[in-house]
Amino acid sequence: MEIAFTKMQGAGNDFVVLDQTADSYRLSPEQIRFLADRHFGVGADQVLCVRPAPSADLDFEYVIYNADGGEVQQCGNGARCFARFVRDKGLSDKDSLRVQTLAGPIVLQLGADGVTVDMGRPIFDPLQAPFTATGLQPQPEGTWQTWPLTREATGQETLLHVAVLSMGNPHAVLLVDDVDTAPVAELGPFIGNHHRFPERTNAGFLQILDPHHVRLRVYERGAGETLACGTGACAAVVAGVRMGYLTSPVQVQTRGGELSIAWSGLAADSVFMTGPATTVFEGRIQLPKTP
Ligand SMILES: N[C@H](CCC[C@H](N)C(=O)O)C(=O)O
Repeated sequence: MEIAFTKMQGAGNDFVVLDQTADSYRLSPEQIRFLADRHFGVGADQVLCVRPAPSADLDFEYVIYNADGGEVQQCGNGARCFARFVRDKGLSDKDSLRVQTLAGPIVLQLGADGVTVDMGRPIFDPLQAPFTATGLQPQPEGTWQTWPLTREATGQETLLHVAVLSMGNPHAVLLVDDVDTAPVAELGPFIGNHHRFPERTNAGFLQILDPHHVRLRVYERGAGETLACGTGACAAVVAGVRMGYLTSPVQVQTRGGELSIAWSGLAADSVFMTGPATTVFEGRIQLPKTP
């Protein structure tokens, strides 16, 4: 089967975007992995599908697959590209779009300085991350807390203290002195695949510069380290605000660009993310038959 696709990126987090509003085709995990493959396919961190709204109070359905082929709840950088794609393809002329994700509805606002996404409320109950805290005591970190993950390496036992929260998808946030020297390649998979995260997790490495500016690297679940992670930026800022170290709005410097995150500090309030969304190229590709 040959399909049309659009290659997009938001702060360097890159996507294959598929218009499935008029097509009922669905892709297997193998076909998703093929599309995301940077040698044999198009290459992307995630594959995003634009589908018709499932109900009258929504504009579209927004379906997200990681490069490993797994469907996931949320993708913030992808949401901005979704809004740009829908406008550029003439699928809607609305400036504000309400789209359904696995994590629930989110609102996308097209503006002059990029796209702003209402990412919904942060979720602090570890069980809902999900994170199994059984037998663990949270440790105080500023005005909030972190959870100690034990790591045994070269016969030595060390503790990694991570903040745990959900933006619809799971996040662990580790405070570091310098993101450039943080051992992301080593600790990212350790945290991301830790047994206390039964659905795995995204692992953020957060360097605080001042109350309104941070640097962040994220080792993403199902994709590895990406140049930016939208939900990761939201989770890192929310953790920093709860710890009392950050004050909204916060500029998040990632390896792929800058994201602006705003959150009142109230658990009932949404997190808002603003950033770029760019179309790189369009194409058509022959998909391998699903085995
Ligand atoms: N890897 C994430 C999904 C994509 C998140 C990221 N690309 C973003 O912009 O939020 C997960 O498995 O939960």
